[in-house]
Amino acid sequence: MKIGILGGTFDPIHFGHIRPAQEVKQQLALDEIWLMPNHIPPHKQGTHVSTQDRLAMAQLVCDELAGFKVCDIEAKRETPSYTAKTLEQLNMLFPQHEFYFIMGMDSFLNLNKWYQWQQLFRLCHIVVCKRPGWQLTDKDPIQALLKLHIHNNEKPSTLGTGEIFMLDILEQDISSTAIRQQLQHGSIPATTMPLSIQTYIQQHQLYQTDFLSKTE
Ligand SMILES: Nc1ncnc2c1ncn2[C@@H]1O[C@H](COP(=O)(O)OP(=O)(O)OP(=O)(O)O)[C@@H](O)[C@H]1O
Ligand SMILES: O=C(O)c1ccc[n+]([C@@H]2O[C@H](COP(=O)([O-])O)[C@@H](O)[C@H]2O)c1
Repeated sequence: MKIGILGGTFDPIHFGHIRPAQEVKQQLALDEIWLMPNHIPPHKQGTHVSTQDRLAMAQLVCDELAGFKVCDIEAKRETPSYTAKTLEQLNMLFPQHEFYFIMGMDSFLNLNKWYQWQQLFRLCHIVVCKRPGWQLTDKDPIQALLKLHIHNNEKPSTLGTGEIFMLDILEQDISSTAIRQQLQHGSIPATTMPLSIQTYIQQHQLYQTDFLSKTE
C-alpha cells in the first residue's frame, strides 16, 4: 500500500495539518494517511502538553476521517524522534508498504539539518506542502537537493523511494503556536481545528498557561 505519513508535534493538531494531508492523499492516490505524533521533537525545546494528550487528539481526528490512522511508533520510543530512525523501523516492520513522508515548506527548508537526512531518500518519498510565510528561493541550498530528486509530473513514479513531490495545495495560515497563544488568552480558535479537538482541549483544560515540558 501507499502510505502517507504526517509526522508532527501536533501541539495541538489543527486544520493546517489535516487539510493538506487530505489533499495529499487525494492527489497522490494514497491508500492511507498515518498521523504520527512525535515524543521528543528533535528541533523544538519541548512540548506544551503530554505525548498521551497529543496522541489522543490525533486519534480523534482519525476517528472522523476515512483512511486516517494514528502511528504511535515514536510515542513508544524514549529517544529523540528522528525521522530517519523512524522510517528505518517502519520499513523493517512493513516492507510491503511504500512510504510518503509529508511536510510543510518550513520543515523542507530545514531538511538538510535533520539527523541522517540523506538516508530518507532510500527510505521514503518526500511530499512538500506549501505554507504561508515560507518560500523556496532560487538561492536556497535546498534547491540543489530538489533538482536531484524532484518527481517529474509527466511520468508516473517508478521508484519506491527517493522522489520529492512538490504539491500545489490550498495554503492556510494556521499554526499551533498561534492557537496556543489564543487559548492562553481564553479564546477558542474555532475555525482552526475540528470541534472534537476544541472539546478535548476544554475538557482537559489544556494550554491555559504557557507551560513547556522539556523533553531532552
Ligand atoms: N499551516 C500549515 N500548512 C502546511 N503545513 C503545515 C502547517 N502547519 C504545520 N504544517 C506542517 O505539519 C508538520 C507538523 O507541524 P507542527 O506540529 O510543528 O505544527 P506547527 O503549527 O508548525 O507547530 P508550532 O507552531 O508549535 O511550531 C510540519 O511538517 C509542518 O511543516
Ligand atoms: O529527524 C530529524 O532530525 C527531525 C528534525 C526536525 C523535525 N523532524 C520531524 O518532522 C516532523 C515535523 O516536526 P515539527 O518539529 O515541525 O513538529 C516531526 O515528525 C519531527 O519529528 C525530524
